[in-house]
Amino acid sequence: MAANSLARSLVICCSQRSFLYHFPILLHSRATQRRHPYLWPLSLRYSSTQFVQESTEGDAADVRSRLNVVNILEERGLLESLTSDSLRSACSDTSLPPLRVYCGFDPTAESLHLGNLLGIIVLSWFLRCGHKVVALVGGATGRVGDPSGKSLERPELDHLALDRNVSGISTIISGILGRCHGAKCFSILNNYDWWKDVKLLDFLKDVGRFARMGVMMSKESVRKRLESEQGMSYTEFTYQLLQGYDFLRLFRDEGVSVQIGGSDQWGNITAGTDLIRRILQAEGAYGLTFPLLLKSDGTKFGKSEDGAIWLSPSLLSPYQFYQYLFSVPDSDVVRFLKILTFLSMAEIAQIEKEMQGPGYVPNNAQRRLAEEVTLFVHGEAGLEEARKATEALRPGAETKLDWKIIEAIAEDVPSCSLPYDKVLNISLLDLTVSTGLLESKSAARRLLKQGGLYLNNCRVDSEAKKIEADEIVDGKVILLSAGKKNKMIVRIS
Ligand SMILES: Nc1ncnc2c1ncn2[C@@H]1O[C@H](COP(=O)(O)OP(=O)(O)OP(=O)(O)O)[C@@H](O)[C@H]1O
Ligand SMILES: N[C@@H](Cc1ccc(O)cc1)C(=O)O
Repeated sequence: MAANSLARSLVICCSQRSFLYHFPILLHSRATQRRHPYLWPLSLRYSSTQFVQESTEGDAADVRSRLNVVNILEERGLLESLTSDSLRSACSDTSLPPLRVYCGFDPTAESLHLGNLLGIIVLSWFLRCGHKVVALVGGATGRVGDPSGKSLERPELDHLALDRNVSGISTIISGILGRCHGAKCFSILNNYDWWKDVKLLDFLKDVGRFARMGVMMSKESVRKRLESEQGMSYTEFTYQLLQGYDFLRLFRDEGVSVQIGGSDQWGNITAGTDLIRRILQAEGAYGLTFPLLLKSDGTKFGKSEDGAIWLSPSLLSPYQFYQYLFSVPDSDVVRFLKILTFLSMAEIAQIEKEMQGPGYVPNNAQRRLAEEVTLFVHGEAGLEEARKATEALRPGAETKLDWKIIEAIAEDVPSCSLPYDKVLNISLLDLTVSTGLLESKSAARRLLKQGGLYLNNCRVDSEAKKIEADEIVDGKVILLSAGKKNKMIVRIS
């Protein structure tokens, strides 16, 4: 199935009406839209089938349990800026229906990364507080390239890569949110579905006319680039209007009144609230940004930056993902627990207190962080895989190994390849030398006598030990260990 259509089928499809067709409706309904969009009758609010229509009963339950999501985000260090403080009261006003909130992700890579996870976490907080969410994949904006935070123009992606990336990102978002909240609580849209029908002349007339050059030029993403040697293309300059129009469209047609994003998205988000005010003459559209998650060198975690901590298990195994979080420094772990997990603040305060106490087991806080975040991103099965692989690498572990576990740890352990006949029926002592694990057979013999030689995590105590067929895990691989830390994966070539 083509990736775009896969993404579309993950979504319950969006309205196919053309850009032009929207405007008569838009002008006609201005008076209505000056009021809060939730005052529209249901049929107007949901012009397509993207949202499961809320039953009155469901709404009542939401209303009873609505916590103030903005205050929660602020308390946890997930709030950078708000376009208006009145979002605080709007989000907990139980006389209004739940808010609809969106966050966009451009398909600049096949996977999202740990920095992008913040957007999914903030969406999840909105869901936990009884609101509705939309994740938008930028099939159209990805063709243009967001200049925010970039010193150079992005390379153009071909259609195949874009389709693959749209599909990969949609799968990740629907996996995480679906597992936590159920498939009906959110939708995933692709902005290419409306941009593909937009005609340049209509765009200039209906949107461009309302965008002020002074305001556009003053955005940080534009100013910085104009000062640079390379300058900025007209294409990239228009990016803020594309994102701004997305917000307008979602506000007008889907009742989405809040856009969230990392702090680098402020200029694009306010482009949307400005367009909504000017074109629709409507108030009640809000922007909320969260701080960027930075690496220890102060640079942003990014898709197109080096060393991304990918969320896709095919780019980074759940084990490696877990290990990354397991090794964050003590100075970061409490902040990360607040930002990246849903543990209560009281529980995090308790963990912090324990860290300072005398009987604290080192890395306990990191283990909790790694478990919570791996569970959120990779589910029970992913966490189990990460735990088993971690256990398999623990010095002296007796975990029964399987092919998946060995693959998971393969990045962290030296490996070599040998043909089947150079492994089967070969003496273990000889193998430790031929694979380079130990320097000599006498060193291997000494270690064996001390009880420090392991085959697939099982201690070996006979010098005559030879490798048997059923010890070659899944016919593909064996794990040799010399002492507690020195390991070697032998792949059958
Ligand atoms: N390190 C980060 N911390 C918090 N949010 C981030 C981080 N990186 C990206 N985001 C947010 O994720 C959303 C999607 O961003 P985007 O698709 O541009 O990802 P990106 O990693 O910045 O990609 P690229 O590196 O190609 O610019 C935006 O709201 C953006 O602010
Ligand atoms: N500009 C955002 C992605 C995005 C795209 C379209 C939108 O409507 C919103 C957000 C980013 O690159 O991070």
